[in-house]
Amino acid sequence: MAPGADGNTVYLTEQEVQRIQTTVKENVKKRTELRGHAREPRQAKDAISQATGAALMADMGSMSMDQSKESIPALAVGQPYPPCTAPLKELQPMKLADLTLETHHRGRQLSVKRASPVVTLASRSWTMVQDDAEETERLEIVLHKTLHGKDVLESASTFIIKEPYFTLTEEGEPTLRIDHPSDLVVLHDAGNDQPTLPPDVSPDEIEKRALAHKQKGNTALGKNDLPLAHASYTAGLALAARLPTADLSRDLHRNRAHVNLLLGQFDEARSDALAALIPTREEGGGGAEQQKNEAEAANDDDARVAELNAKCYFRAGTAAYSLARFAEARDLFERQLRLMPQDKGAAANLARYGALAAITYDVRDDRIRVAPVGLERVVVERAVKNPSLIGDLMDLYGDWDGGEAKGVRETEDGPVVDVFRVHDIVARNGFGVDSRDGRGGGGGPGQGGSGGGSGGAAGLWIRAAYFNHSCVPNTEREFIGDLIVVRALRDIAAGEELVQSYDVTGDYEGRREALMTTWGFECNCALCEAERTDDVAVREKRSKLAKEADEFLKTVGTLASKRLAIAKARRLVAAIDETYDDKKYRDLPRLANRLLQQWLSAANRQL
Ligand SMILES: C[S@@+](CC[C@H](N)C(=O)[O-])C[C@H]1O[C@@H](n2cnc3c(N)ncnc32)[C@H](O)[C@@H]1O
Repeated sequence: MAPGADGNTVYLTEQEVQRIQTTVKENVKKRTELRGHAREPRQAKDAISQATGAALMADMGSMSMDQSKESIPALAVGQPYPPCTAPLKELQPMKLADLTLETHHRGRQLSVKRASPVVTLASRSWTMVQDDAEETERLEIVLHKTLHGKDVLESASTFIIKEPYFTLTEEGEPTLRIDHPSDLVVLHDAGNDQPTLPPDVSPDEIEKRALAHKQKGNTALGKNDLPLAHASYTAGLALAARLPTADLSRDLHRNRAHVNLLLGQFDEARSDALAALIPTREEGGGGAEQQKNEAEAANDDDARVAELNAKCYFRAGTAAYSLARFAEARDLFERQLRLMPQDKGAAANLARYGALAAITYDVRDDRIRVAPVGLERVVVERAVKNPSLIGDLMDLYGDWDGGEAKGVRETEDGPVVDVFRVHDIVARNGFGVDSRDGRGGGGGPGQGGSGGGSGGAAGLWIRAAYFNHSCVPNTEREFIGDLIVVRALRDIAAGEELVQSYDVTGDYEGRREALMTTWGFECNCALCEAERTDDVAVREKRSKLAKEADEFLKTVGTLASKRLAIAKARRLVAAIDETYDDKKYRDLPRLANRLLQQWLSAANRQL
């Protein structure tokens, strides 16, 4: 749809920008005009063969396409609407024939069955669905379309759409559209896992059946069918809860904790691992006493118990770490190590961030940006799977405040994550990661680090997101794996605000533009104030020299003589220095010289 991207650079010509803007604007106009119009019935046969053909094309495309060359998708953003916050039982059923165009059917629900193969594209999936009156319609999920690595539309054949949104695709075709994952209730084909035993069945029989579920779970885990393993252990747990002893329950919790870690469901992994702990001596003692008893139990050759509890602490610790509860994770890993001192497996768990980027056109401010939609997907999926994270995530600053759904974190049907708010939060709080030197680049979430080399990786760190920007920062961030380490750049007085630089572009105009486009504000720090009040001619001269410096740094590797290169760099540094008034810039950084100075000191060291 749109041209290619390579690392941090997106190749868009003026015409391509125009085309994206015009297409989106025309689509918005058409949708507004059609609002409230009745839906036109579809011919089932034609609709299904259209989807079948498109699915085949998409499959062939994904087989033959070199991923790095795949053109990056273009998405329209900036027209947010809140997710459904009513439970299913409060929604009135409706039929496909009742749909009207460009309408959120608030207070309604729609049950449908999949009637065609699923067309899976990079940023959306769609299929044809039918209701029980055999009407056919198109159903599309935008962006947040996978769960546990599977396409949601492919994972089942029956769905309930909460408060259906009937609109047009970006190409102008009518469609049911899902943006918020919680607006689509997926009805997994009923397995035989639901334990429906009569109340008077014997404990032996219950145990036999619970063990069968455990076995089924273990087999599924062996085949890496994680959802089935999870469902089997859950079914086993429901039965084991009716047994007089807790041993089998603990085994099932311990196994399910492992599966939950693999599924990224850290809330449940943590509670499972803690529920699986085998009490030692002082039951439920906790604290130092319990630790001592546990250590003694290990010495009292109850090695098996120690080993199992160490496993639980490791699993609970890994879950806590993944939920960024670092103090708790340390405590749990320490408990693990006390039980199994030889086990050095209490390792860090690196989060990996999806690198998929999209070109977005935001109708609110008429701007084209590169959005890290892979990161948005990871954030949404992590929040859906771990509701304890939703509160801190949604408290972050973002332009869209959530409208009517503001503050709603879940309904009785499950967690609610407003994907439009996540988009805006990621846009204003995510950072590019420069994996090359571990340093956080100045880039916003759409870019990698300032120096490139990040391949466009970006992350969202909830605490670090509270740093405001200054071009004269008093701290800087570095990355160690998935941890951000913040270092003071100078002495900082008590009560002084900690600030970081989001953008280190040397050229004042370039920096101003970048801060406005990516972060939406104008910087008023002392450096911006000084540069803004410089004579226009001086600013232009500095900007020209800064561009020359950029060119020099790009080509310096190809120069034959290092001494000549150093001489040229020194001349450029001196010329740029002359554009700064010594008195005015006495305590301010000379950003236009920053990279050149860095290169010079490295080059001098190597001489
Ligand atoms: C990563 S957040 C920083 C924390 C945010 N101020 C908050 O209250 O949560 C980035 C947003 O903070 C605001 N911001 C950061 N630095 C600023 C500055 N120097 N001047 C004005 N607004 C700034 C902008 O709205 C920007 O999009």
